[in-house]
Amino acid sequence: MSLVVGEISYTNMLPLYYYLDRDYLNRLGCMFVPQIPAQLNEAMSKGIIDVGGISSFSYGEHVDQYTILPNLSVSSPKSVGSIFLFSKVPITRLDGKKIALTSSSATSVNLLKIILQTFYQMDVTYTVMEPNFNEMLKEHDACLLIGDDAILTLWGLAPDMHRYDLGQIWFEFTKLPMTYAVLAVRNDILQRENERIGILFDGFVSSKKKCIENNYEEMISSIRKEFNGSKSFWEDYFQGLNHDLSERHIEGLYLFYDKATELGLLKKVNTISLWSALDRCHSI
Ligand SMILES: C=C(O[C@@H]1C=C(C(=O)O)C=C[C@H]1O)C(=O)O
Repeated sequence: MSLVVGEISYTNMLPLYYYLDRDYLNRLGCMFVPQIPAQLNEAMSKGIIDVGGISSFSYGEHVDQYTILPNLSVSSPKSVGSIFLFSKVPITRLDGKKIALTSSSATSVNLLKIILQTFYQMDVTYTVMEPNFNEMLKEHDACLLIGDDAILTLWGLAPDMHRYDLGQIWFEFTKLPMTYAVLAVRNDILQRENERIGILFDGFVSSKKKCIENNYEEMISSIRKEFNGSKSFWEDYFQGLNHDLSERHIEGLYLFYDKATELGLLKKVNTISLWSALDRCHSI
C-alpha cells in the first residue's frame, strides 16, 4: 500500500524536501504529490493524502484527526518575505474597503483577518480569487498573495503600491514567531505506518540540517534555474524563514488559534499533538 505524501509546491517548503532520497522512499512505497496548500489541505481532509505539509490553520481545523511531526514547519521569526498584502492605500485606510484573498492559502487569509479585525480594528469585505495580482486589483483596493506568487509580484511591483509583510505585523503585535505550515499525519494511518513515517521524518530532519549546513547554496542554485532572482535575494529569503517547531513556535500557534477562535473562524484548539517515534504520540 502506498504512503501518499503531500508536498507544498512553494520554494519556502523546499529545505525539508530537497535532500530527501526520493528513489529510496519511492521503493518503500512513498508517493509524492506536489500541490498548493489549499489543495493539500483538502486532499488530506478527504484521506487522499496521508502525511505532509499543510497550512497550520488546516491543522487547527482537524486537531482531532491529525498529529504534527515535531521540529518541522514553515515559519518566520519576523518578516516572512512571501506573504504580502499589496494595497492601493496605506493599511490604516483600509476600513470599509474591498480585499481580494488568494485561493491558495488557509493560514494567511485567516492571519490577515486577525490583523485587520483584531489588531487594526477595521471592517473590510473579502473575496477569494485565483492568485492573479492584476485581476485581483481590478475591482479591489488590496490583495493578499502568498508563496511564489507573492515573490514574483514583488519583483514587478509599481513603486506607488503599498506592501505589508504579514509575518512582520504578527511579530510587532505579538512578539511571537508565526508558523504558516506544519507537517502533519492522519491519525487513522499512524499505527499502521509508524515505520515509514519514521523514515520520512528522519529524511525531513536531515534535509533541513543539510540545507542549513551548506547555507542553502545547492538548493538556491536549483531554484534560480526555475525562478531567476539573485543569489542574495534567495539567501535573505531563506535566512528570514525558519523550519523548526520550537516551544516558542507552538506558543505562537496557540495564540493564532485563539485569535481565530475569537473571530469565529475556528473552533477552540485545546491541544496540539506531536508525533514521537518512541511513544507514537504525545500532547503539549
Ligand atoms: C511562507 C509561506 O507559507 C505558506 C503559507 C500557507 C498558507 O497561508 O496557508 C501554507 C503553506 C506555507 O508554505 C508562503 O506561502 O509564503
